[in-house]
Amino acid sequence: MDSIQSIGLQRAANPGPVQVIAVTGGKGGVGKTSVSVNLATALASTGRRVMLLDGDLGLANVDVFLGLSPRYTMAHVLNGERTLEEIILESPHGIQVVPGASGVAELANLSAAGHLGLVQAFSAISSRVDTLIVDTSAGIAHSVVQFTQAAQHVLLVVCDEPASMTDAYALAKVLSRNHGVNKFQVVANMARAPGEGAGLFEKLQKVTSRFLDVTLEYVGEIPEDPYLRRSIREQRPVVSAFPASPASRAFKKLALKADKWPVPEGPRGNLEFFVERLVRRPQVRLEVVK
Ligand SMILES: Nc1ncnc2c1ncn2[C@@H]1O[C@H](COP(=O)(O)OP(=O)(O)OP(=O)(O)O)[C@@H](O)[C@H]1O
Repeated sequence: MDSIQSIGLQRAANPGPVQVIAVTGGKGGVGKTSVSVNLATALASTGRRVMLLDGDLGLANVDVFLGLSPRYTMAHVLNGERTLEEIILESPHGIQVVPGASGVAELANLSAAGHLGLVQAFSAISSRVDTLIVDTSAGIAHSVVQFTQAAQHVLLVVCDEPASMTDAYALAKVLSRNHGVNKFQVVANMARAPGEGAGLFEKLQKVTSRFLDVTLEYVGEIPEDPYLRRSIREQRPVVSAFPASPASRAFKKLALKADKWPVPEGPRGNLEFFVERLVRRPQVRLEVVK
């Protein structure tokens, strides 16, 4: 059986293309940031070089979860004040963090030079990243559409609340019908009993298979865990702060699964193609209100 350490050794010897995972969920407060931060940290402990992009551009809080105080954000990169390299923070938990933007950025309106600059910036850091995780905002903001379209994997976080299920359904509906995103990996968060997540997934699967053209895959459940709440208060990932806690064990299991998700072969797997996909959509504004 794979252990996190043995995978790490294999990885160091064979760097590959970049895996891009967008974490989303529809409803606010279902645990997108908790999942992003802890999946990123658990994947980093497998030896992957993980970058976490705070794509929740309205209420960016990855930095708060990790106890970081960014001076610069993507907004400074987009307006040319800083380079991407300059804004990346190294978290003490082994991940690289790209802080969310503050101010207003319009990716779709980037000049040709700005567009090229952004693609080149991501291209330049491609060689230091194995996995890019994007924590998206709640709802169906334009940026959620952009990030999920550009990513290879869309991780849909749900929990046992009617609004979470209806919002996840609504998000899958809009993304699949209007934006060509029709594959989702579903993780159930805040499960109060073992098996609750599988039950939620079945419900979602039943309704989506009747009305939508989407493929859902169940990738597991994260238990409701007071240690996770405590770790947020302490501004540390639960997988680092309380590695034996139930939530930590579940995040490590999820990381071992995510480690096996396929990455595109050839140049399309490179980070600059992620940015190309991200910025090529005309009409789409990346609104940042913080
Ligand atoms: N597995 C869990 N066990 C216990 N509490 C949890 C768990 N996951 C999330 N929470 C609680 O839910 C709150 C919201 O989580 P989080 O900020 O990760 O959600 P979010 O979907 O990113 O929210 P937003 O939409 O506001 O960005 C956390 O502050 C924490 O208190």
